[in-house]
Amino acid sequence: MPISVSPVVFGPEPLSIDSIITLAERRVESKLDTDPLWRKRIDQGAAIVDGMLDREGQIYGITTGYGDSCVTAIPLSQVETLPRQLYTFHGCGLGRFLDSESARAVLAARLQSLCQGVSGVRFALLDRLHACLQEDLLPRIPEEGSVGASGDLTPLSYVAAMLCGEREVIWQGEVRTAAEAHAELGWEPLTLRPKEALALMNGTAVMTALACQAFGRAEYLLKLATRITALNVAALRGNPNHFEARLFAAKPHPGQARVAAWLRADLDVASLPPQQRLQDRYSLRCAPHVLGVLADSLGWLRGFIETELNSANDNPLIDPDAGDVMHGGHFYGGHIAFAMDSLKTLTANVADLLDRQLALLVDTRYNHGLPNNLSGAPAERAMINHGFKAVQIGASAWAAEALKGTMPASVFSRSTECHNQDKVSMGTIAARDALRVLELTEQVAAAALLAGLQGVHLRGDPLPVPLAAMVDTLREGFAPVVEDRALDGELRLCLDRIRTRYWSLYPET
Ligand SMILES: N[C@@H](Cc1ccc(O)cc1)C(=O)O
Repeated sequence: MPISVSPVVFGPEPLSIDSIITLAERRVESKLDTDPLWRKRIDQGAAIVDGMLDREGQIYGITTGYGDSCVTAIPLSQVETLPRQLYTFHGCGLGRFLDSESARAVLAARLQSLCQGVSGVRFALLDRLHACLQEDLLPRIPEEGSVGASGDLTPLSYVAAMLCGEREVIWQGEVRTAAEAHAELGWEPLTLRPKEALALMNGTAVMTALACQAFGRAEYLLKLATRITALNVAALRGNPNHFEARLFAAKPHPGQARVAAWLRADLDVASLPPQQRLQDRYSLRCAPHVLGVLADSLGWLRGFIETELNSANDNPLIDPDAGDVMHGGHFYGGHIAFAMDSLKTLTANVADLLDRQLALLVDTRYNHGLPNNLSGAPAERAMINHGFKAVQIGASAWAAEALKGTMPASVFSRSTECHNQDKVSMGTIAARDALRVLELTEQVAAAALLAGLQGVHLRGDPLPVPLAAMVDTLREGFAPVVEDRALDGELRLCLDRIRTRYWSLYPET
């Protein structure tokens, strides 16, 4: 994957999903906006909080307890100690730890939210968060324990604790204590100001970061599934006229039409041998309709995710111009929850589609003359060879697990925290589910891609240029299966290539 040249700038201007992905993959530099007015405005918010404290004003979470405990007044003498209490009692996350890419995405998403300038934190806090990204000092964040409204309080407490030199980090590829890492960097750990722990934790940065990653994977998967479909149409001698432009002008969902256009470009009708059936089975004929739903959803998914990414999503918010406090509920991650629940369903449908195509390929009743299980063994060894039989069974298992993962998380709101958080989004669970469904679907895609490759090899027809070029890139690492062999290593290599977006697919769009 190429390194981007222009750095990502954290500041008042919006960032794209792609910026977060490239940052998480360490393929781009970043910097904080240098505009002195913007920097001044950030500090102005923090000064307003301090000024209110001096005047002994009531501000939720600063001079009161948290959540349901907002009715408990905090004496001014204890206000300074409250932030540490907040991240400390939220140090109860469980489950697996987010990997380094996700942890970077979380830091980036939180930083971008605080850059909106209405969270009442010092510029020094933004600076330190950004320095963590630059030095690749990453919090070790347990995935589980967020209800997604009050944002991601518990997982984000690990960001707050790290900045204060507490808990564990990933530092130079190893698990270390935050205190050790700070000492080696020569950094003084931060002591958070009264609003700062809340500003760091009371938001949607974990779910939004995971949503950015899921979106990027889904975008690539869409193109890959289209290319695999084209290979399978060629392998099965399917009917490319199903993708005619006139047909798609008659039902003009733009994303669906784009998938059909990609298929047309891959399956140059003039160069293909005659088809076997007037109408192919639906997993081929309706591929633009299945993939098109994902294609047409990417626009609104991007809108939901990028609006959340570039929003102030904590509470309370500080208006640095008017100099007052606004109490609200922007930590509620409903948009990300719905986007990720939807993406799960969209993605699992791709798994199902490719699994069905693979089922056609291996079955001599439907594969129009290809050998049983796509085995390339010569006649005298054919009876003991089983080719792609187990790979197809595996793909059915992965597809089933992906489909099972589509249960919406957002409908499982629980009233929690003494009924203060009595309606919550579960967006973080939805985003984690989406990533799991994507992982399973990528596995199905790897199986379908290798099977499609074997299919066109066994068919032996000349291929249209784009497919021939793809097959060329696949020859290295994925030799035709003649005698049975364990294919797990090749499947893993293929998965790795999918994850790193190895093939440049339909780049002009
Ligand atoms: N999200 C709550 C704050 C909160 C913080 C920590 C908690 O444990 C509970 C609630 C609010 O802004 O209203």
